[in-house]
Amino acid sequence: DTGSAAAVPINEVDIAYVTPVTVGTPPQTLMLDLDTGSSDLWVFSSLTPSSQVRGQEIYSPAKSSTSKLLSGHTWSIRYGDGSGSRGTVYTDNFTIGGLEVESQAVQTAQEVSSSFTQEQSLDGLVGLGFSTLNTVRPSSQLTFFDNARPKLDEEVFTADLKYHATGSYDFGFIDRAKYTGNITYTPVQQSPGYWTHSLSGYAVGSGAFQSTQIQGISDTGTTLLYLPTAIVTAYYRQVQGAQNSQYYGGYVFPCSSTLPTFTFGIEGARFTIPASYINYTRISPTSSTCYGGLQSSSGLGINIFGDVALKAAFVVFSGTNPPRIGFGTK
Ligand SMILES: NCc1ccc(-c2ccco2)nc1
Repeated sequence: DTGSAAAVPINEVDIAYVTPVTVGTPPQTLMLDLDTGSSDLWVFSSLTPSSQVRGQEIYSPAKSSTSKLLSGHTWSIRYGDGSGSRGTVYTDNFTIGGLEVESQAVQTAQEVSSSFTQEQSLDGLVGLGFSTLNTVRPSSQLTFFDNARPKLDEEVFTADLKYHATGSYDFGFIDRAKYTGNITYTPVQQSPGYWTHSLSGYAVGSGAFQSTQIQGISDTGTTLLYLPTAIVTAYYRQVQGAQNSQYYGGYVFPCSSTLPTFTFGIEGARFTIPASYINYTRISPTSSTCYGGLQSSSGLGINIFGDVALKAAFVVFSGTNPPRIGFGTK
């Protein structure tokens, strides 16, 4: 089997991407954020206090003839951006892009943090990290990808995220029409559960490529690109008027600045992030100061290759044994 679904940016700066999924019988359609940086599938639900729901679609297990309570099971998750949620668990039929998993663990939120309440076009997350990260207790649950694996034509899913446009996620096949040339693969270290791999180096603008191993996680659920401070300062040294603002919590610069491109390496291959992707957003709607799409990872304890980087490539998440990740030019 295979599946293919849209990845729709939820606002005008691509803060996150959502994908239509269906849960239950008859199907209830929700828009979920497919997140390779976590491994919980959770949804706004009929169990979410109405004070915490603001425009989101909800899953109502009582309206599904195939829902089953996973008795005694709970979950609680906190993300790197400080957002979080917690609740109970049902199993039900779950499909993405025509690919169905029966009896998928669907984690129903009984509490969500304010930033999720405020994001009205995001109805929950589909974790596509390794199932070892799943927070359901007393027994942890499998991700959609792990459940779908046995029926997939190929043990892969791909991400084709786009700048200010709708892209796609495919399951079970690699669409040759979505990239040119070959996919370059590199090993993944699957413990503790992220898609952890290394970049082979980087270049700022037309500068020389610096060959240096940079370990981090490819995370479709993180908006920006977070790299070591030394690399980030070298980048913004090329930007007139750029500064690392304590007030805004990162590098800002005049929106009129000319930004250099940023190139990253995967083994011998090179992928260039256009300057426009790094001119991320105005710090407020009327401001002429802009916030960068490349920021320092020093506070995070890990480098994160988020959407700003991933949307510059066609990315293959390969669940083979051993797992690997591949990047193709598009
Ligand atoms: N990296 C996981 C993740 C995804 C989306 C969010 C989110 C969206 C709106 C508010 O918070 N938070 C964390």
